[in-house]
Amino acid sequence: MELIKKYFPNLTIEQFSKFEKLEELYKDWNLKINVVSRKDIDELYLRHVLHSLGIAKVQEFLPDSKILDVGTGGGFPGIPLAIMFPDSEFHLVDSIGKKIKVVEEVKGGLDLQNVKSFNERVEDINGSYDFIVSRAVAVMPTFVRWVKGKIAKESRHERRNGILYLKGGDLTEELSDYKTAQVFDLSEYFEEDFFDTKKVVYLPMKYKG
Ligand SMILES: C[S@@+](CC[C@H](N)C(=O)[O-])C[C@H]1O[C@@H](n2cnc3c(N)ncnc32)[C@H](O)[C@@H]1O
Repeated sequence: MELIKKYFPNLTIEQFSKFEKLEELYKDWNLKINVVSRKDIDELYLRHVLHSLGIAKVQEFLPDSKILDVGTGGGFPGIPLAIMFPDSEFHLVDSIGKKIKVVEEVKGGLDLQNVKSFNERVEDINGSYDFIVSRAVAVMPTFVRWVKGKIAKESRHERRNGILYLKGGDLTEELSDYKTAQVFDLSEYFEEDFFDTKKVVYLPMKYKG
């Protein structure tokens, strides 16, 4: 929790209390359904919460924007981002029902009214989103094929919309076909060693205007 305060000192009391409660909820749920590995649950704030919030350092979501988290698993990066941006609407999708059950429980426990969850494959989701966020789900070509029809045709975010993907390691080959991709090193925002190789890939998508 200190980590969240360190990098996001200006949150409201309500946001801090939601981030605080989140640990308790995930620890409880992890005893019933293993959504986060044992090692990771001890480092929940570093490996899951702060990592998810790396996207918030790269892109601020404006009020009324719509964000889709693809393959959210237990709710990452969608849940931390929904706490961070309470005026944006987050749709969290995963094809595994028990993961969505955990997301629903955490959503209820934190009273996150800006979150909706869907137990579906992303290919079956119809919707139009300002940004698609994700972590650890598919290689870029597959991912782009799944989501490219779901990006809003008009941008609310100063000509920015598209994919924001948390990735790690050397992305040169994976991104070689995506000339417009921008890679942001999370080590520029967070000093912990965990972030040394972590990145946010922003892939802009076409929009009008
Ligand atoms: C490695 S987990 C990552 C979970 C979460 N994003 C995280 O970083 O903690 C990948 C998740 O993607 C989901 N997934 C894979 N393909 C999917 C698809 N086509 N539609 C929806 N969910 C999918 C899986 O069910 C799994 O929960």
